[in-house]
Amino acid sequence: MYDFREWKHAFKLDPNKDITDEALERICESGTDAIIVGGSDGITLENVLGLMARVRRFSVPCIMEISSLETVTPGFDLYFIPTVLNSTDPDWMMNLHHQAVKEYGEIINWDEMIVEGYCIMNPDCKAAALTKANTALDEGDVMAYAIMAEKMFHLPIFYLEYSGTYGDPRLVEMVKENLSETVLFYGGGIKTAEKAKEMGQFADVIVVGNIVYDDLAMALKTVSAVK
Ligand SMILES: CC(C)=CCC/C(C)=C/CC/C(C)=C/CC/C(C)=C/CC/C(C)=C/CC/C(C)=C/CC/C(C)=C/COP(=O)(O)OP(=O)(O)O
Ligand SMILES: O=P(O)(O)OC[C@@H](O)CO
Ligand SMILES: [Mg+2]
Repeated sequence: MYDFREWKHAFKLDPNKDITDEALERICESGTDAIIVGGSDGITLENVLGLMARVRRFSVPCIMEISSLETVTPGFDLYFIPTVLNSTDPDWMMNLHHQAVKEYGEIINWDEMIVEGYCIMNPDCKAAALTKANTALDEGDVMAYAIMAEKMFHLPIFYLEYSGTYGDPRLVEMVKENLSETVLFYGGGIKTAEKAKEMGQFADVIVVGNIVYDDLAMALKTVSAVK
C-alpha cells in the first residue's frame, strides 16, 4: 500500500543501527504499513543502501526519509523530505532543499517526493539539536504550525515529532481536530501497545522507532494495537 493516506502504522529503521536478519524479517512481515529508513546522525550512503537492499526482500513499502543530500539513492518506493517548521535555522526549512532542487531539479521525479512539515517537540532529541528547533512551544504555537502546514503550504504530512519521549495525547488530539487534508504523523516514545493505541486514536499514522532496537517483541505488538 503505497498511499500514505491509508496508513495507520510505520516502523522507522535507523541505517546507523544494527538489526539481525531475523528481527528485520519479523518487522517487515509484521503487518505494518511501511518501513521508513532514516535517522539524524551517522547516516551514510553505504548504510542506507545496505538497509534498503535488506528491506527490499520483503513486499512492505520502503520509504527513504532524507536527512542529507549525499545519501539520497534510487530504489525506494517513496522519498519523504522533512522541512522543520520550528527550526530557527533556515537551512533545515528550505535552504538545503533549495540547493537540492537547484542541483538535481531536472532528474527529480516529484511523484515520488512527499514533503513532511516537522514540528519537533523534544528539546533533547538529536534532530532538535541538529536543526536548532525552538521547542518552547505552547499549544497555540503547535496548532498554528499545523494550520500553516495545511492551509498555507498545503503539505501532505504534518509530523509531530517527540523522538525519544512520549508526547501529550491531548495535544495530538487537538492537532488532529485542526487538520482535514494534511495527514498527521505522530512519532516518539511509543514503547508499549497501550501507548500505540492511545496515540493511534488521534494520529493518522504512528511511527515506531527506538523500541525496535530495545524490545522487538513489544515493538511488534504496536502494529496490532492500531490495525
Ligand atoms: C531518487 C533520487 C536518486 C533522487 C535524486 C534527486 C534528489 C537529490 C532529490 C532530493 C530532493 C530534496 C529536496 C532533498 C532535500 C535535502 C535535505 C538535506 C533536506 C533536509 C532534511 C532535514 C530537515 C533534515 C533534518 C533532520 C530530520 C528532521 C530528520 C528526520 C528524521 C528523524 C527526526 C529521525 C530521528 O532520528 P534518530 O537518529 O532516530 O534520533 P534519536 O536518537 O532521537 O532517536
Ligand atoms: O524512536 P521513537 O522515539 O519511537 O520515535 C520515532 C520517530 O518519530 C523518530 O523520528
Ligand atoms: Mg531513533
